[in-house]
Amino acid sequence: MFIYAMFQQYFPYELRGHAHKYTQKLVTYFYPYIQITFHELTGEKLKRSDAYFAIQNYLADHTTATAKRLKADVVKGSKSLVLTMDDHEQVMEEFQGIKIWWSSNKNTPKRPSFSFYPKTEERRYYTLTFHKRYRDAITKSYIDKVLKDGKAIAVRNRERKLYTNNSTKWSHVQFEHPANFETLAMAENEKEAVKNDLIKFSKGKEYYTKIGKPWKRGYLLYGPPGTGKSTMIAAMANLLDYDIYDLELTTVKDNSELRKLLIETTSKSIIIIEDIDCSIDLTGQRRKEKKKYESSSSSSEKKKEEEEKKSKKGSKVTLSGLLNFIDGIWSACGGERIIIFTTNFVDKLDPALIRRGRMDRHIEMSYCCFEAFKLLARNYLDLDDHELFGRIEVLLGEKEITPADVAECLMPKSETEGVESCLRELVKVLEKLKKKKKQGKKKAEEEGEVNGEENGDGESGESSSGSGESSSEDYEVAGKGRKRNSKR
Ligand SMILES: Nc1ncnc2c1ncn2[C@@H]1O[C@H](COP(=O)(O)OP(=O)(O)OP(=O)(O)O)[C@@H](O)[C@H]1O
Ligand SMILES: [Mg+2]
Repeated sequence: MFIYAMFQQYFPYELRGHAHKYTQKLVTYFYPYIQITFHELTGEKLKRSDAYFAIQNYLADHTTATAKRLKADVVKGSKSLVLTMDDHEQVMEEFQGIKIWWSSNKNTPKRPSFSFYPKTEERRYYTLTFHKRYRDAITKSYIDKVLKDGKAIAVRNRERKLYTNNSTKWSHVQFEHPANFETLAMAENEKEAVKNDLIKFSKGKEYYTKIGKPWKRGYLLYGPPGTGKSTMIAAMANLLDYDIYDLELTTVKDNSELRKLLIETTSKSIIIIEDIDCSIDLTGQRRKEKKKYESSSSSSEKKKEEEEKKSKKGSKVTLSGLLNFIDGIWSACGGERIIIFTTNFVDKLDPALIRRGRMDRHIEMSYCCFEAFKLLARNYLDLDDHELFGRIEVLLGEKEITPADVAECLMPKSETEGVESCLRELVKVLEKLKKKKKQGKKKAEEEGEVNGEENGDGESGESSSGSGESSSEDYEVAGKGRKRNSKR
């Protein structure tokens, strides 16, 4: 380095080029270290290098504790302030006992002292220095590890997004849903199974390559409204740090628009199609069954369905189109994707849509059991036990209520409302439901008797009471009319 500085100072400018070349050769001959540079801008078009970006993240994560001069920056797409090594700073780290030096440098391209052209950008680069003895270990393992870790850190630190589509365009907002598996009320063993399945999937890159399958997984979440399907999707995205693409099929005109949208989705994402049975006409049978259901639905729901029908008229997305994309699209673009369908009416879905391999795991979100209630009581009221728990356990065994309705009861309505009052509210709602159920049964039995007399057939009355109960049984909770409209 000293020799080089001497040349710089004492050699005439014209000879410097040659001198530089020969000193470099001389230095390289005796210098036992190897240097690798990673430039921020590469290629003819000076595109931002992915390797530089990964190294920046890696160094920000691994060396902020040792670097003495750091610079702080708000990086676009990153959820927190990013601290990186300042220019001309050097840090050392060890890899398998090998000492490695990283330095952050910048070049300012020479330009005439006076120019009409705008100022040229500074060119930044990282230099990696190590002893030539370790060439193999560094070039074959260490650099790979740095790039891999750097990319993983970037994913972890990135601002997550919720994408929604309008026709063929995705737009996004920041995704900040607080849901997580700890606060999700459902049977503990099922919850653990879903969590393990997701984690296994997210770590399964090699496995999927080995078995020759695209790295994707399909989930079908089914259950009555208010049992936590959407909440679970948010918890899944939070667990895996994935983006969400909420695909609204009714605004997609045809299969080619659908293809365009799906191709634009990125890796590490969850693609959701909510209420799949309402999104496209899956089978003729579905339409018939919907009509039957309409007769027992309220006017606001009828209106909603009419609107859905109207929007569906404009959509020519077909079941076979959708299935082709689910099976084919990821094979072509690779990458880690989860697709989730939700429905309130699982029996009505076309079996082709939900067969294993397409929808690998079917998850039933069901009414609130006592275990789920206890979790909600802990979340909402900080309560592990209470004298009313016994009564609630019995009532939950007798009557079906959704976690959403339980949660509504457990939320204090005013600052002065205490724990006991919330629990009493829940008991009241459950008892009211029980009474209604009894009344419904009695009425159905009476009707059955009348029908039986008319038809001379006692059995038909019994079975109609079963279906009648599920489709017309309404209940109100805490002033919020929630309609129970599904039966599995
Ligand atoms: N299993 C659950 N655990 C915790 N909270 C729940 C659960 N189910 C519902 N909730 C609460 O009820 C609200 C509504 O639930 P969510 O939107 O997830 O239901 P859903 O099953 O998606 O209903 P829909 O079929 O109408 O879309 C949530 O915001 C959440 O607060
Ligand atoms: Mg939902």
